[in-house]
Amino acid sequence: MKATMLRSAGAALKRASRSTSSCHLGRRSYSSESQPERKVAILGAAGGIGQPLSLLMKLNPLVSSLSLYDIAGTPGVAADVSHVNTRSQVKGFVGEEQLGEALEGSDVVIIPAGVPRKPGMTRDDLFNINAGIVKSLCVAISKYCPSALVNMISNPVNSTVPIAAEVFKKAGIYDEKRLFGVTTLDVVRAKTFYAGKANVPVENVNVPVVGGHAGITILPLFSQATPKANLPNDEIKALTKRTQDGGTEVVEAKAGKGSATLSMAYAGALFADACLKGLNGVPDVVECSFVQSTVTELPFFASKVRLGKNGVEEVLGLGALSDFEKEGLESLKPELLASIQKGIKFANQ
Ligand SMILES: NC(=O)c1ccc[n+]([C@@H]2O[C@H](COP(=O)([O-])OP(=O)(O)OC[C@H]3O[C@@H](n4cnc5c(N)ncnc54)[C@H](O)[C@@H]3O)[C@@H](O)[C@H]2O)c1
Ligand SMILES: O=C(O)C[C@H](O)C(=O)O
Repeated sequence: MKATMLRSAGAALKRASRSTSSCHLGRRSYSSESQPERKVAILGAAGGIGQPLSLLMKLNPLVSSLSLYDIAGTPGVAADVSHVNTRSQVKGFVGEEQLGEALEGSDVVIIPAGVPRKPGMTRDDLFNINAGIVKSLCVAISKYCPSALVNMISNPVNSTVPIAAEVFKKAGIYDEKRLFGVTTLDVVRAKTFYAGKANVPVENVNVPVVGGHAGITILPLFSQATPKANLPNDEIKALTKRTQDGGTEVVEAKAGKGSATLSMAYAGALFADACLKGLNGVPDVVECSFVQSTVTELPFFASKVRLGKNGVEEVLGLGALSDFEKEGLESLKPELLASIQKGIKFANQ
C-alpha cells in the first residue's frame, strides 16, 4: 500500500517537472548510471526554502553530490536528508570556515540565503541585510567554484543578481551565461492562477513571465498563454495583479512567519533541474530567468532563456505583446532600472 502511494507520488513529481517548464523541457528519461557526476551546493540550506529544496535536490537523479551550507543548522539537515535512498552523497557544512569546501567543484550553486519579508515590507526592504550576505557568498564562489552556474533566489533578486555580476567582474571571473535570477516561482504562480481561471488542466499550461521579480516588475504574458482561453480583459488584469502580488499573498497569510518557502523550493528545484539538464546536453531546455540581457534597454531582464552546456545558450525575445502588456513593460522599466543600479552601486562601494 505504502509502496504504491510512494510510486504514484514519484510519478506525479516527474510529470510536474516535465510540464512546468515555461516552454519545452527535454523529455528523455535517464538512469543515474548514465549521468555525469554533478555537484550542487545550496547556500542557506537550513532555512525555510533551503530545507525543502535540499530534499527536492536529493530526489533529483542528476545530482551526484549535494553540499548543504548555512551559518547554522546544516549538520542536522544534512544528516536527515542523507538517509533518503537516492543517488547523491550529502554533506553538511557550517560556518564561513567550511564555505570553501562546500563550494569546491560545484556545477550549480543555489542561493536562498538571507532574510525573508514580513507583512508590510517590500522586497527592497531586505536589501540592507541581504546585499551583504549575497556579496560575501559571491566572493567565495569567485574563489572556489568560478565556473559554477549560480541560481540566485535571495531577494531583492532585481538587485542581488547585479550585485553578484559586479562581484564576479571584480574577481575577473564574470560570465553572463552563468548567472541567473530565479523567477520560476512567478511562472509557477502564473500557470496555477491561469489554469484556475481558464478551467484547463494545469499540467498543460505554459505562461512566460518577463521583467523582474518584485511587484509591477513581474510581467506575466497571458496573451501568450497556452492553451488559449480568450479570457476577457478584466480577468487578464486580475490574473496579472494576482501574479505580481503572489509573494505578498503568502507573506500576509504567514502573518510574520516568513514568505513562500515550499512553493519556492519547488520552483527552485525545477530551475536547478533545468540548469543540470542544460549542462548535460539535453536539447531545448527553456525557462524564464532574470539574466544579463539585450532584450530591452535594461542591462538585466527576465525572459525565456535557452539553457545549454555553458549555461545561457540564448536569451529569447519577448514575442508579440498585447497593448496591456506593452503598457506594463514601459511602466516596470524605471523601477527595475533603479533596483539594478542600486545593486551595482552597492557592490562597487
Ligand atoms: N526568488 C524568489 O522567487 C524567492 C521566493 C521566496 C523567497 N525568496 C527569498 O529567499 C530568501 C530566503 O528565504 P527563506 O524563507 O528561506 O528565509 P529563512 O530565514 O527561513 O532562511 C534563510 C537562511 O539563510 C541563512 N543565512 C543567513 N546568512 C547566511 C550566510 N551568510 N550564508 C549562508 N546562509 C545564510 C540563515 O541561517 C537561514 O537558514 C529571502 O531573501 C526571500 O526573500 C525568494
Ligand atoms: O514575496 C517574497 O518576499 C518572497 C518571494 O519573492 C515570492 O515571490 O514569494
